[in-house]
Parts: sequence; C-alpha cells; structure tokens
Amino acid sequence: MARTLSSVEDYKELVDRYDTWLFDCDGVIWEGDHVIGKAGDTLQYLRKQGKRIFFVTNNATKSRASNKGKFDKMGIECKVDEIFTSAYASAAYLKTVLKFPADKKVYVIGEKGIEDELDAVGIQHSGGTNPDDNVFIDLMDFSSITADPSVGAVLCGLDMHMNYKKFAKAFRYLRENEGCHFMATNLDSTFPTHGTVHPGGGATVAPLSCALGREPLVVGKPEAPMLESIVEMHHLDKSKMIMVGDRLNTDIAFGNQGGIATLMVLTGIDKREDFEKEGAVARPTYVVDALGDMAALAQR
Ligand SMILES: O=C(O)[C@H](O)[C@H](O)COP(=O)(O)O
Ligand SMILES: [Mg+2]
Repeated sequence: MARTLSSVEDYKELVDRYDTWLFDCDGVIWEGDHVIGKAGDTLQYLRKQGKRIFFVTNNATKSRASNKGKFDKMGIECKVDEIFTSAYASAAYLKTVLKFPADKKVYVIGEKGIEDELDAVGIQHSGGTNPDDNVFIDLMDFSSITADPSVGAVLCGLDMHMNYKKFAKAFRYLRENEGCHFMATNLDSTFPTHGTVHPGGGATVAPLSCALGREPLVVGKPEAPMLESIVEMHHLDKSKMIMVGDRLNTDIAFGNQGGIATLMVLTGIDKREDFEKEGAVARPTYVVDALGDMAALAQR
C-alpha cells in the first residue's frame, strides 16, 4: 500500500531517508515547456540539503545537451552529467553492450535527440530527420524502399515526422539484414503536454512491431540499463535511492524492478485509482500530489 505524504513532517522524513533522487521529467518537473507548480523550488531545496540528483527521462527527442538548455531556460539548476535520457542510454547500449560495428549504421525512426547521441559515440546513422526520408510516397511506388545491407540496427523513438517511407525502409532492413537489431528508446503510449495527453514513443514503434510480428529491445524505463549505469558510474547505494515519477508502467516499475523506493506524483499520466486497483501494473512506495508540494519544506 502506497503511503500518502501530505504534511511538512512527512516530506522531511522522506528527505532524511534518501540521499539520491532520480527524477522523471515529463509530468513531474514540466509539462511541455512549463514547469509544474513549484517543482523547481523542491529541486533547489533538495540540492541545498546535499542530495544527489539525476534526471531520468524516456523522452528521446532531445540530447542531454539540449535537455540542459531546457533546464537553463526554465531556471532549474542541472548539469549535463546528471541527465540520463533513453536516447543517450540507447546510444551507449549500442556502443558498449552490442559493440556496434564502425562500418554499420543505425536506421533511426525518431528525432534529433537520437541522432545527436549516436553522433556523440561515433555511430553512423540514416533516416531520422533526413528530409529525403520524410516524404510522402505515391501509392504503389516502392522504388525508394531499397535494400541497404549496411544497416545493422533500427532504433525507434518518438518521431514527429512519422511516415510510411521510414516504416517501410526499417521493415525491409529488419527482415532482410541478418542480425539487424530492433530497438526502441521507450514504449510510453502517451505523454502529458499542452493540458492533455498525446501519443508517445511507444505509439511510434507500434506500426513496426505490428508489421514484423515481434517486439523491440527497449532501453528506457522500466528496463534496467539507465538505473544500472547511474548506480555503477556513481557508486550508489540502492537502499538510499528513490525514483520520482508520474507513470506506473515506466517510472514506478523501473524503481520496483530495480530495487529502489519510488515516489509517485499525480501531476502527469497515472492517477491514484491506477495504482490502488487490483492488478495494478506497479505500486509506488510513496505518493504526493505534486513534486512542488515538498517546496513547503523550504519555508519551515
Ligand atoms: O513518448 C515519449 O517519448 C515519452 O512519453 C515521454 O517523453 C516520457 O518522458 P518522461 O516522462 O520519462 O520524462
Ligand atoms: Mg513522465
């Protein structure tokens, strides 16, 4: 049963208990380009208490550097090294776990964030934001969907240019190129922005999974790679770590599966009834209405 925190005493006990705080971004810190309530003040308070902070987002549309720009614009302190995105983690996975060959390339269904992170680790790529692939093709004209044996992986994330040509090319590589990896940065079905929810990265991957009849390897939350790299890189004690998120099947499941505590906020995707119902996909350790509520600690 999740413990609801609502008083300054509750917040204080939580802050005293955990040294390392992992924050989801969309739906927790911001909604689109707006900070949610006093989330920035809570983050500042935690920093003043000497807490370690990491931002762990499934949003693959921006690189770590460009996420840092977003934090700066919003007046929220943040260092690039504190940011872990599913695009960054996917590039790292290709490089270090799959030892992706230098003469192969990754076909991208996704935005610049993925391309920038692949560039940063020296992995060649095609598709993505390339205007040649972001075009309408005439019905029954498949002349541009040519084979390319140099594609060794297809990586999908949220793509604002979704189109048939990209799916058809990716499909062809995945069917014809031996050993071609099918990967997704994340499978979020939706994300909160502009006062409602819109289709997320998972909805971008779905047409390809449907056509292929198989699912991709997922690098983002709730899968382990981002948590394990943060723990290893910074030599952290999981018993002193807490994940703060708004979505059960990514953030809260990430904490549950990774063996760390979780704090659910109700400013994003999932609501109280989603984790209180029988058979809930994941259950938070704690729940608070909004991250900004904890800013009351600074007024004590
Ligand atoms: O589909 C997406 O890309 C995600 O829904 C989204 O951006 C999630 O970001 P997070 O809540 O993990 O910060
Ligand atoms: Mg979120």
